[in-house]
Amino acid sequence: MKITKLTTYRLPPRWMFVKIETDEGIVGWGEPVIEGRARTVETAVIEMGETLIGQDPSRINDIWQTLYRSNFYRGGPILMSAIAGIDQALWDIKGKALGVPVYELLGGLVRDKMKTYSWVGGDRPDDIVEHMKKLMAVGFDTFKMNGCEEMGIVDTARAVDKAVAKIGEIRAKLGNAVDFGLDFHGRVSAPMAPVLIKELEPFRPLFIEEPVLAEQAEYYPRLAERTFIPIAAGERMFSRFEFKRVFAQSGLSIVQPDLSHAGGITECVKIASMAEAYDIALAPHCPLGPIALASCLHVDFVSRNAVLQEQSMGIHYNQGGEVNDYVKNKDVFKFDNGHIHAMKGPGLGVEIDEEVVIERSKQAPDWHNPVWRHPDGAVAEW
Ligand SMILES: O=C(O)[C@H](O)[C@@H](O)[C@@H](O)[C@H](O)CO
Ligand SMILES: [Mg+2]
Repeated sequence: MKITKLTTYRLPPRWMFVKIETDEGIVGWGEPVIEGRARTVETAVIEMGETLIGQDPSRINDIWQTLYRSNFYRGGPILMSAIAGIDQALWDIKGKALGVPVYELLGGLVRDKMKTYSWVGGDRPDDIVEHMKKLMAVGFDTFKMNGCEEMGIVDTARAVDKAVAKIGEIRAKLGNAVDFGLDFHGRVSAPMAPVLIKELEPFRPLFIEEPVLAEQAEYYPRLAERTFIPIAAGERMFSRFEFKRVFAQSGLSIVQPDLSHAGGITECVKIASMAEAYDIALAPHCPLGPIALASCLHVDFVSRNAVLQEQSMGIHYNQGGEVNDYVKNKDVFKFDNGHIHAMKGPGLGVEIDEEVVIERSKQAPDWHNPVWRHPDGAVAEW
């Protein structure tokens, strides 16, 4: 079998798909994107794609290693997201060619269903309890929300109390019927993280995500020493070579690689295994579309340390497009009390509706995250 063509589609709400065609008519789909930099990743996919024409798509490992190592410079969000989407599509092709789900090619299921969580509250945490109640009614009991709005490098007791009050309201109204992760989203600096975390201890969040920016990962062990709340991170780390340092320094309880940013299935299944050696839980990051979610689930289904899966249905980012919009077999992500059962179809198990993809790609968005500023005008972490 030989690769004959790669085609990229930028799609609402802020996603991108890549379609890889072969001379035997088998097609694979991937989801290479950096939210807010779709056109940049698209250029990387097109450049990499030129080197793949005529290659054997079954040689996933060699293609991955060559795309990673053959251009001297490597790693980072753009190149690793481009490799991720191509990698996902190659696994899709291999599974379809052999007539089995990708997880069968990775050693088979360690579980029958995977627990997921839903986002609540939006960019500026609000209406959280009402949003949780609606999702509890359809079987969810685990959620994630932003832990705060803009936070100064050193901020006031008022700013801390405002953030904590939102969280206190959850426990006051819903008790321990729910669990929730708090995403600091990189908004909180190293000086402020312990201050805010200390005030959140009584409300027992399930985890605190990106308590500081990934580039400040050396603070994870120090923060872990000072709190009983598990620390989670990973969406802004892009290869085993970044994760190895964070695992070795300790401090991380939950690792959240993004299947569309950290080199795809080939790389993330290795990251999951490295994490297991350190007794770190796996909770893949996924605020994206159906191919990204399916790719996460295939890694979840073969990783015993997988505990939670992010999925973006109803997330505040999905304006103008939803996970199932581009999927023919819409029951593939059917929730069973917040769990998703192992996909049965070959490859990634998601049947992409190419007609809808082509049609919606005509209104390709140019999504960028908002640029926040502090009251004094200085740019704030969003
Ligand atoms: O945990 C999450 O889902 C992420 O922090 C998410 O909010 C960001 O990755 C966002 O997609 C960036 O544009
Ligand atoms: Mg996050």
